[in-house]
Amino acid sequence: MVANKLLTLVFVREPTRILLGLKKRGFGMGRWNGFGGKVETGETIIQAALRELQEESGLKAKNLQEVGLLKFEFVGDPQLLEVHVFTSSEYEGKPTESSEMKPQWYDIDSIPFDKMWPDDKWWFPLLLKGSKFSGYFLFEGHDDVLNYTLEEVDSLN
Ligand SMILES: Nc1ncnc2c1[nH]c(=O)n2[C@H]1C[C@H](O)[C@@H](COP(=O)(O)OP(=O)(O)OP(=O)(O)O)O1
Ligand SMILES: [Mg+2]
Ligand SMILES: [Mg+2]
Repeated sequence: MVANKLLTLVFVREPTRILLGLKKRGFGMGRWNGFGGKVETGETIIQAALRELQEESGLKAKNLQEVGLLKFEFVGDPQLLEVHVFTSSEYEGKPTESSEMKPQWYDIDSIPFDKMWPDDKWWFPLLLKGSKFSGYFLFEGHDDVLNYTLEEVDSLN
């Protein structure tokens, strides 16, 4: 059995806009996404979410809330990615480009789904309306979702 790989994903949002970053390297390169990455040994998931946001965007989240749990499987790969999704409506700092991400605010009516991971278009509406959600997506390669499940949940625990 292979342990799940734990990852974080943070979206800083204001009432009418949300901060996305263009991934400049590695996994998901060329796609707009929230800010996040691998949970390191000895770190809690929340510590990792705060650290990755600061490293990648220069921002310090002030009211991080866990809103989603997404599991990704890739055909031919036994390891499942377990992505813990957070939002923060309060933050300190100014969005700053890093070696990994180029930040840009998007109006919530103009989210560039065609330049994001293909699963995002299904769960983003839940995030934007403030729901909690849990989902599973089976990918073939990085572009095709073969099947998925997604539900709104009362609690993630
Ligand atoms: N399918 C899908 N949709 C939306 N978001 C994601 C996925 N798959 C993903 O992995 N992600 C998210 C989860 C993480 O936020 C990133 C991937 O982590 P990554 O940025 O590669 O990890 P880091 O630790 O920051 O990278 P390095 O510093 O090691 O380069 O995408
Ligand atoms: Mg990252
Ligand atoms: Mg990172």
